[in-house]
Amino acid sequence: MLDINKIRADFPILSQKVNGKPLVYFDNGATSQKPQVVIDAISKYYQEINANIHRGVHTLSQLATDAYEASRGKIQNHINAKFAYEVLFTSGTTHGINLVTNGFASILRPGDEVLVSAMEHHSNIVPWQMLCEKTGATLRVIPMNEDGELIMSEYDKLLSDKTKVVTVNHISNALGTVNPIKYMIDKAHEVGAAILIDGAQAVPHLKPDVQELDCDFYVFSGHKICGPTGTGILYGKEAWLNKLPPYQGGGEMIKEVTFEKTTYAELPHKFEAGTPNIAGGIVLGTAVDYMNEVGFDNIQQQEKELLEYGTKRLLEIEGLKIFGTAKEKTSVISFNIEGIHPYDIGTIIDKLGIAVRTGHHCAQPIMDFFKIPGTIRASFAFYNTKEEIDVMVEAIKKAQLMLS
Ligand SMILES: Cc1ncc(COP(=O)(O)O)c(CN[C@@H]2CONC2=O)c1O
Repeated sequence: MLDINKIRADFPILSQKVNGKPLVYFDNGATSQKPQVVIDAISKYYQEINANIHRGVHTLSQLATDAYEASRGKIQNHINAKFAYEVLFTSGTTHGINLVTNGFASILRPGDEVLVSAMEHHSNIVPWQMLCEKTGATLRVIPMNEDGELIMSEYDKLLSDKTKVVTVNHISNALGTVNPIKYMIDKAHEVGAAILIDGAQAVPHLKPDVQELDCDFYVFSGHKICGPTGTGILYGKEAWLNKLPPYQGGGEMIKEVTFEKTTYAELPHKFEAGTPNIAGGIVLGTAVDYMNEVGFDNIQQQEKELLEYGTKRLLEIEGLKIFGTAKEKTSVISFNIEGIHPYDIGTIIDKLGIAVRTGHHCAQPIMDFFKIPGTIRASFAFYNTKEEIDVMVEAIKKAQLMLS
């Protein structure tokens, strides 16, 4: 069990007031808050060992390089990657996905098919559309049902020898649905397709084991797991990373440059051109350490209780409908109130210190499916409490009275 008061004391921002009221932060799906140890680690890097990495012979450069590569090793262990060089630092999930689609531009041909799910975030739709436009490949969609669950029988039918890539989120940012990715990975491999898992909304809640999953790519952002913005990870199986061409040209990613020809560096450097976000990469390791110290069992227990309590309390509200009622869900509740635009609720409860997300959540196809303009999304993290949910429910009831 979590000592919730001790945990909350780790996060300075949680004692902030917003509009004169205690902050109730329920927008963790957008970005998580940062514990003091992560905040301090950023300053410590710049105060003590800041230097450019991988090339310097001087002590500071060596210390910074060692810290950066030690962080890569921490993340390798965290996701159980076979090799550290299969763990690439990126600026986030979007960057990671674009790196992969850029690589497939030299592989896909007209007639090839890319399967994408109906519940993806735009950053796992648009790069694949751009790739299909570039290569003449065809994008096909794995449908979902009214509960916001992908229909596996339809997925099976869509798979064929034309399928070259499947791309799907581990967990939906708008619905909270946990997808059956192990099944989807195995079925993709049966037809010889590669599969990318968008783990942006999964890593705050669970530790993915990429070898057990056997996925070809797994991407996530550091800012959702208590890490700095502008950081992320692309895991790729060595065989695939060796097959894909570099994403960006420049320093660090080369072996030898002549005007006649340039040869590229080995993994991971081939995909890490230029000076990286050194502090961010190092501190992402600090964030991963913090999450592991809290313990994912404790995180899952706390968030399960918040999801159950939040669902029960919200359904007490007249005219409230929840979107995303999958059997397997994380602590995300998307909902609307009959006759009221989500934006109006969001702006009113913000005046009472409550931060939720309203709108399409960069998942417009989901909103189109449900024929709604958007939702109010409350996304809970392990540092939230049932008392905060009570504050939100009372605030929504007040807003409903004002707006009706
Ligand atoms: C499932 C999913 N994939 C990809 C992304 C893109 O991540 P980056 O922006 O870090 O590249 C997000 C961001 N989540 C959005 C961000 O704000 N609210 C959300 O739900 C996401 O939830």
